[in-house]
Amino acid sequence: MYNPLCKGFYIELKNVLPGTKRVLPGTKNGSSNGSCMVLHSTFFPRLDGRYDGPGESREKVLEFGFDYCYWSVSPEEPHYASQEEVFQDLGVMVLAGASEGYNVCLFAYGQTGTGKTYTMMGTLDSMGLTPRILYYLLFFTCSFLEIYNERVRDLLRGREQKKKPSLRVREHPEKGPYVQDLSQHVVSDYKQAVDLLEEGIANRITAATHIHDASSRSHAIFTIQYTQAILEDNLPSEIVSKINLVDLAGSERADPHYCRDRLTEGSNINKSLVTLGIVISALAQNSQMSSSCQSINSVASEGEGSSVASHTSCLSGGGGGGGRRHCFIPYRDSVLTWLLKDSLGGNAKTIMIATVSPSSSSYNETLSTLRYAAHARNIVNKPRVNEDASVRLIRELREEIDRLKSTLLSFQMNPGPSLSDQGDGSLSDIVLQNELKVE
Ligand SMILES: Nc1ncnc2c1ncn2[C@@H]1O[C@H](COP(=O)(O)OP(=O)(O)OP(=O)(O)O)[C@@H](O)[C@H]1O
Repeated sequence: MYNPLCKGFYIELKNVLPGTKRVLPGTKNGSSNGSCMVLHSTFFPRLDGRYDGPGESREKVLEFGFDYCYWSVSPEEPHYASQEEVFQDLGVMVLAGASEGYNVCLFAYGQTGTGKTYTMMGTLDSMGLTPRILYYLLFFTCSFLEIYNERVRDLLRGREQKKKPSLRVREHPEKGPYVQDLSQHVVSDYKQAVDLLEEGIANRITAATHIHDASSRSHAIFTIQYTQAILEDNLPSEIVSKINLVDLAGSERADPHYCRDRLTEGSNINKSLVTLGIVISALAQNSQMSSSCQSINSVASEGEGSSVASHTSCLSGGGGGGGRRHCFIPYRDSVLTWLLKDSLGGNAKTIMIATVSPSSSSYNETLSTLRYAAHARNIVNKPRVNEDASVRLIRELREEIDRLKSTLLSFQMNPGPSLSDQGDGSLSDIVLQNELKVE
């Protein structure tokens, strides 16, 4: 779409209509419902240290593939995407994942002033994704925190919080990283949920920057713990899903004219976003390495008649593995990446929203955001349904009993000479031995 205000740079969205298969850059198998963002920019190449005249300009086209692209500059435009449209695509995906028992994370990343808070929270007239998602959930617990200058603050503790020191992040061996003493709130209706959300937003630290007079200076994480009672194999059970809705602070260039506080904030914001970028790149690299190893192994195993697909040749890198190793993921280098450890490359279905500006002055930031998002697209997470541990144990024991019953049946149908080799040879002895193994 051509933006007449921008000289030398414009963004074009190409939507691939449902049903038309096309392989987009950055998508693995082609997508039947993908979108493409194309950056057109006119460059005047520098020769001998001088810019050439406009006559020698050339257009550089950069194409990035994503699952969805939205244009929301002006409601009058034919391709304008409303908050409702974004919710129908992304918010519904979050709700579907949570209702199936998966952990879900939705986060917005982008240059300051490009609409992250607008997309995640919205305004009074135009609700964003978080309140729309809350509308469809009943009975859950939630918490709301911000990470400001690498310190965690509880956004739902009102005045009490101001007197308290920042909260500590700790790591549980099974549940992963968590914030100690973060207040948890039980919610039973939509009004209660929205009140908590508004209270948290009001407590968030904002300040004026060059681009945005109410810029969020912290990363905000609204977490919903959604528990569903279900009947599985005729047993009452629970599945618990964690939904992380994250509004990141905006990335921006440091300006020496800012006061000291603004510069410290900016450098902490940039530091955690740089760490997020490193984590995303390392995860993307590992995911690509694993998938290429899997395809090499599966080709090799086809030839050898083996079905074993191994990651170990990648992990060890030794003995002819080409010396390639899985990258170390520096989650703990920033509080943000530590807290989002599970959402980034772990047990969660994660959606990243990259927000960009159509202004020519933002070309570099736009390009960097699109590259960031394209990297993130390569990460392969391993989400699994959060099954109740006791129900899982009962299911596994039932499966074991079924296996033993069929072993017993096959012995009864076909008593062989091997019977006399085991104990006194009675069927009950064999079954008893197997039951003891299960215990
Ligand atoms: N699609 C949109 N339609 C209408 N207004 C928008 C849209 N996107 C952003 N805005 C408005 O632009 C301003 C900046 O947006 P927003 O606060 O969401 O940016 P941000 O990316 O969160 O910035 P920061 O990182 O500095 O916090 C706000 O006043 C917001 O309401």
